[in-house]
Amino acid sequence: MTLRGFRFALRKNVLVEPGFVHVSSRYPAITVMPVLRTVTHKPVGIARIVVMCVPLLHVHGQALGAGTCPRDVVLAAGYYIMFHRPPGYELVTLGQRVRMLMASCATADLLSRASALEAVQLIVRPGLTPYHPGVKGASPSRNCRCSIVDEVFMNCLRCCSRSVAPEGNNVTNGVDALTIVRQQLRTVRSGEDMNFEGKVPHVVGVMGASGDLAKKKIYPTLWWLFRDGLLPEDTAFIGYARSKLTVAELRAKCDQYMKVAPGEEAKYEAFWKYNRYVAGSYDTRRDFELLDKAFAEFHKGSSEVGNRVFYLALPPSVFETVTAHIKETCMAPKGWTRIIVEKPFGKDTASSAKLSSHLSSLFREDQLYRIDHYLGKEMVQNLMILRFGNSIFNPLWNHHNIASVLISFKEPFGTEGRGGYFDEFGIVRDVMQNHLLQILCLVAMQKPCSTRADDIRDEKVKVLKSIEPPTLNDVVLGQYVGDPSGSGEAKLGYLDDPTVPAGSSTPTFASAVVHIRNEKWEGVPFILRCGKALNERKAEVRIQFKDVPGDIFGGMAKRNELVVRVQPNEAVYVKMMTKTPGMSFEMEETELDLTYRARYKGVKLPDAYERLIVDVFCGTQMHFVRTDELAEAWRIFTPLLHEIEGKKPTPIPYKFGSRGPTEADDLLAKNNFKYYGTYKWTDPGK
Ligand SMILES: NC(=O)C1=CN([C@@H]2O[C@H](COP(=O)(O)OP(=O)(O)OC[C@H]3O[C@@H](n4cnc5c(N)ncnc54)[C@H](OP(=O)(O)O)[C@@H]3O)[C@@H](O)[C@H]2O)C=CC1
Ligand SMILES: O=C1O[C@H](COP(=O)(O)O)[C@@H](O)[C@H](O)[C@H]1O
Repeated sequence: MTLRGFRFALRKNVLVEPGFVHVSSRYPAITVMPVLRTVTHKPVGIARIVVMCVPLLHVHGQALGAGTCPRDVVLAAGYYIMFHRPPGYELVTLGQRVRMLMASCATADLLSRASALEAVQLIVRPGLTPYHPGVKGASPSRNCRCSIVDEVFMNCLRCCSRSVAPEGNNVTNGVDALTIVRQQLRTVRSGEDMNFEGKVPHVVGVMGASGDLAKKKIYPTLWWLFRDGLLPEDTAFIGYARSKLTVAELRAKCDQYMKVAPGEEAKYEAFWKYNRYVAGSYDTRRDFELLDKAFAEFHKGSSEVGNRVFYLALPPSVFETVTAHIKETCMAPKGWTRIIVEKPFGKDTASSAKLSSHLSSLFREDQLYRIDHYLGKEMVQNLMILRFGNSIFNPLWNHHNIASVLISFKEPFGTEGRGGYFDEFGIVRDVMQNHLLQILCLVAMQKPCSTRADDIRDEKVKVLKSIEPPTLNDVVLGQYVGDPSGSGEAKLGYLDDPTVPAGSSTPTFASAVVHIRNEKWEGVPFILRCGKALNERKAEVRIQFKDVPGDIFGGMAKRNELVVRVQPNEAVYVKMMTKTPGMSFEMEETELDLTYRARYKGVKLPDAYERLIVDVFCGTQMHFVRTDELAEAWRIFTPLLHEIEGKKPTPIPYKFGSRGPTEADDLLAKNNFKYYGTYKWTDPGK
């Protein structure tokens, strides 16, 4: 159960008392079924708690982790503890210690093996008997010893440790684990803001199916979710676009991006069997009626009950007309309809407000899922856990201790033929106003009162409202030029891209300083920096702490830095000073290092889109952008964007493959970010 669920449950007048235990012989799992009673001891149902030894690797664990899992799940380090309950009932405490365990791990959703075992021992109190439903003569009874459960659980742990080989490719166990997870996905409803209707037919409409985004991102993601059984049982897909394509032609466009592994061919065939394609224009009602018919075909035989997801992978020019037609002709008659909207969500305050008011005239907020795919990234989601699931950071997280915050996005390639789109938007709209600002919100917001989507988004909005719009004086803008000594694409500058208008002054690099005018952050510069055609691919957050006050080391101590590397090679590390080992009393820089590939060997982290699409099916909006959030984001950047467009400042040229304009380093230095250039990292894995 997640912390949010647990806290919620504690407020309800329902008690839990030990029930019966089922030790699965087939899977490494223990099921405990405590009886739920009201405070007057009237039984109200039976909860089900499953402790499964599931190697994360095999279940693509993160896709099912907190926030995205449609059930009450505490994700242990390699184990799931699942709390099931009858619809409408809340599960309450299983004892103070279990509650503490849950609370300590809840937002992090990480339990150590020891604490998973402890939780089980506490849940399965002495006096319970293992119970095998379906076995003749077996019945719930209260007279047995807990040690049997301990023993089985220990065996599960052993079995699990064996199955998580360093490379983690034990397929047999993985398949079993996935089977379990799939079964759970299809049967459980959660009373909070998640709800996975595993048995109801669902149809995903990919609007703009012939396009680039569809073939590179949407169809591959749908296939991976289908392959792993993470979609409702009866899910079909309809592509819609103007081009007259057959499903076979659509498939041919997507094939190279689908990453079909050997052995998955039959499943891949099956995936395409669930696909249809409807060609139609974006502004003709009749075509949308035909699309609606295609949807209805999939709902036949289920009393026409069926849910619909529309993924709008479309150019902004047709957005309004398509959504209006969806609303008029294609809404699910019995079931929900959800609309996934891809950026750009407008170009400035006015255009975004127009789009938002158009959308909200058609759909409720809970039907709208605005994707910012950075919110689906592992380390971006981890920001909440790092901050609020640890007591060490929170007291330091303010202007008393933090000198500056640097949030960076770097890409080692240029516009690659997307110059037409890019030139209209520029790097500020493409990356800074959305991805970097979303990260900033998660770094700077106050603790939300729960992990419910709207509690989090309320806090994000508060941060945004406290940000003063930057002006040109707070910004360094750059544009890449070819590097004559580089090779291939690196020889070419932005203006050499044939899709870019001649003489364009659109920035491909921007560094901007923003200030959050609230009590927590007064005086702390937040520097947002992003660029294309740079020296590396990297997205990271760098929290730089202030110099040690009352220095006794003659200025030798360098500032501490907490670095959260979003990509590549996810890591969290704290740069700190230590005594140089040996006789001397010198000091040197070192780090506390959590490198994911070392700590979570072989764990496959799901793609951001996978997580987010599962979220849409579950109806959780935690990782999606709310209308007011978007309006605030535009309020912050619109004045700057208009100033750039009005004054057309010449961007500073920087070489393809460089770190960007050196003026950006000067901006950092001016804003209380110290770079020493002395830190040396030794990769322990090498
Ligand atoms: N767990 C792990 O995998 C760990 C890896 N490391 C690695 O060690 C290396 C060094 O760590 P890091 O924390 O980056 O150490 P540093 O503090 O030395 O920072 C190095 C980075 O500073 C930036 N920089 C260079 N010149 C300037 C300047 N004049 N002003 C401001 N910034 C400048 C560059 O990044 P930019 O171009 O972005 O500005 C450079 O990559 C990195 O490659 C890091 O990934 C370190 C610890 C743990
Ligand atoms: O939204 C965008 O993001 C990508 C970078 O995404 P990543 O997941 O590969 O980091 C960027 O290339 C693109 O320009 C931008 O529109």
